[in-house]
Amino acid sequence: MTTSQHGDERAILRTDGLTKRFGGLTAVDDISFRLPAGEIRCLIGPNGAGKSTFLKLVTGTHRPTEGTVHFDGEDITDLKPHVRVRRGMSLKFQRISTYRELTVEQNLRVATQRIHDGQDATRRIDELLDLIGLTAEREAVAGSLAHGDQQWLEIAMAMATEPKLLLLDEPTAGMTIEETRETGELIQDLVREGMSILVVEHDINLVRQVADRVTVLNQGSMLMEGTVAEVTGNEDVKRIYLGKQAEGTA
Ligand SMILES: Nc1ncnc2c1ncn2[C@@H]1O[C@H](COP(=O)(O)OP(=O)(O)OP(=O)(O)O)[C@@H](O)[C@H]1O
Repeated sequence: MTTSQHGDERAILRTDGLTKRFGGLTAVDDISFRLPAGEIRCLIGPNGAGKSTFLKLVTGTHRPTEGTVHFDGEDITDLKPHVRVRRGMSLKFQRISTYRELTVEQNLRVATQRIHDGQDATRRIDELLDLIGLTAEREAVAGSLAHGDQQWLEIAMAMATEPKLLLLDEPTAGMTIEETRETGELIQDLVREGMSILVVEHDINLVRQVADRVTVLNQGSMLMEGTVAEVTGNEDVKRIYLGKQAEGTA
């Protein structure tokens, strides 16, 4: 089945009927999803809604029970995670996984190794340091950085391969309000670099700051999709997820 048959060839990421069951539990239930190229999409929903499982199906960490994943027009459902990375997909997980004993620059060098060598790598590292505002910390040991800086270093590492699609799983977990706002600015800068971004995020302020559109999951299913205003104004979304958070601010 080709992408053009669906008339949505501009989608960088597309899932059709994507389903994942763990025994009797359906963690992701028949999700048909489209992410147009160049968009920042936030994926929200209560705990256990299936957000992380959805990301893992997209990256290939999990194999779907049913359904397909297309990336940049190609069916990647059967491809292994590292092949998906080579095709231009990159993921930053929630927990920090930088090399704590290595310097900022060494961490980025490890990450760029896969596609760059020599001078190319050095140029890309300089660009990445500039992007995350850590040029002055290039010789600092990663483990000594503030929490926010470590998260940004990891985003930069995910960016090192110049992906077409960046998947972020709660990039602002544990950040201060100011760090969260700066992370939002960083995400907007990344899209200006030509990337498409899918962010799993609990912080509704970050969602408001960056999202072109929002997809809401609940109990494995897609509850709704829309602009931030549409989603935060929706009664079902308020009831199951936003609760008091949305009142007065939506
Ligand atoms: N490997 C697994 N084996 C069995 N059940 C799993 C597995 N991974 C996830 N689940 C279950 O699938 C459901 C969806 O989990 P998932 O982690 O995708 O939700 P989530 O929306 O990311 O939640 P949170 O916001 O808490 O991270 C949950 O009920 C979870 O317990």
